[in-house]
Amino acid sequence: MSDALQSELQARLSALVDPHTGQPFAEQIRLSLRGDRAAVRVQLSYPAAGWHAALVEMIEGALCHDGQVSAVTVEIDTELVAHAVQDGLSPLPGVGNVIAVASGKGGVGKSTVAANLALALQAEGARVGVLDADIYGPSQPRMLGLEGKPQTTPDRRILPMRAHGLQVMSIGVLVQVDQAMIWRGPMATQALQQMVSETQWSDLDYLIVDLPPGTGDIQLTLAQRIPVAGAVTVTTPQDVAVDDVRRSVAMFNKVRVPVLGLIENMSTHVCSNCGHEEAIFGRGGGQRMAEEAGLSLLGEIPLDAGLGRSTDTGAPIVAADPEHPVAQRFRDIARRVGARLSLQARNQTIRMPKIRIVE
Ligand SMILES: Nc1ncnc2c1ncn2[C@@H]1O[C@H](COP(=O)(O)OP(=O)(O)OP(=O)(O)O)[C@@H](O)[C@H]1O
Repeated sequence: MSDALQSELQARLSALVDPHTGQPFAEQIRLSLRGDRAAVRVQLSYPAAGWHAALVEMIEGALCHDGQVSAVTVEIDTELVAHAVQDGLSPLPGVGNVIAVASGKGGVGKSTVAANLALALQAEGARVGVLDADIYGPSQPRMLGLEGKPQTTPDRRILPMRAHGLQVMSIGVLVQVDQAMIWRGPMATQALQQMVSETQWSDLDYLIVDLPPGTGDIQLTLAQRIPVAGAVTVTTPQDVAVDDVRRSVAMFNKVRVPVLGLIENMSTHVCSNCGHEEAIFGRGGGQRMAEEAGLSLLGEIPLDAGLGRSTDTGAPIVAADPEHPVAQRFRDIARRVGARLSLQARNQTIRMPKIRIVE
């Protein structure tokens, strides 16, 4: 086979667009030709186990459609690295990347999204933890079905609890929630910071932090003091919500944390009887809101009774019913979150072990 064919096919592959980053694969994809047989190697920097089969099909489609190549083998390497955090902060030991899940106001489903996003990143192949910092309404113990109290090490560090394969810590298992509710800002932030610094995470690629809703002093202080690689903001479709989104983005901009994008929750309504999905607030609102706030839309989650029920009873839908369409939407969002984060600057100070998934 000629060099010209090798170059032509390599150019075709390099021009393929990764739907999760929105960018061409470029140098992340390498082709070697032997006769009319192609061996392709792809380097991904976010977890995407649920998408590998589709990626292989995409590559085969690009190479085989005109009969110049008879067989293709594809090898997919995944390397998850740590990304930069705010100036002056050191990364949390045992954690590659902290991703904060925020919302401009309460009740939009931030905790539901945080729990399912964590499980979805895990299902895509990453090692994941959840830190529930929502001091005024810690929902992760209920959502992830935590029972009992965490253990401590002889040097008084707190060991995360385990739920559905995740490492989890919640302010709800450390302090009495009714007491915490009346704490003033500085006490609340001190307790949260103590939980962050004293928990002994082990080998995590991502730690999802469920922040308290809103954009007040506590949220700002946490966004300033927890070493965060990226944030996602959760909203509902009503027109008035765009101001909440803007406030949330402004808060992260102030502390120089990149906002990876927007997740629209309850975007449509799925009928529990017939499964019909209706856009009760109209279509395209999430996309418009994301554009108005200068963000990418990471995905839309419908209002679905099954999602609410499963999450409220300790078995979030991504773990309990992985084939459910809503679970699949969370998987897609998780890949986008990982992909958007992979475009951010790297943190050169920590080395993470390389994960290698070969197809
Ligand atoms: N897409 C959805 N479909 C059905 N129920 C949902 C959905 N999202 C959230 N819920 C339900 O709405 C309620 C509130 O959700 P959640 O606790 O996640 O909100 P929140 O934004 O974290 O609230 P806050 O931070 O104010 O405590 C929960 O009972 C949850 O199960």
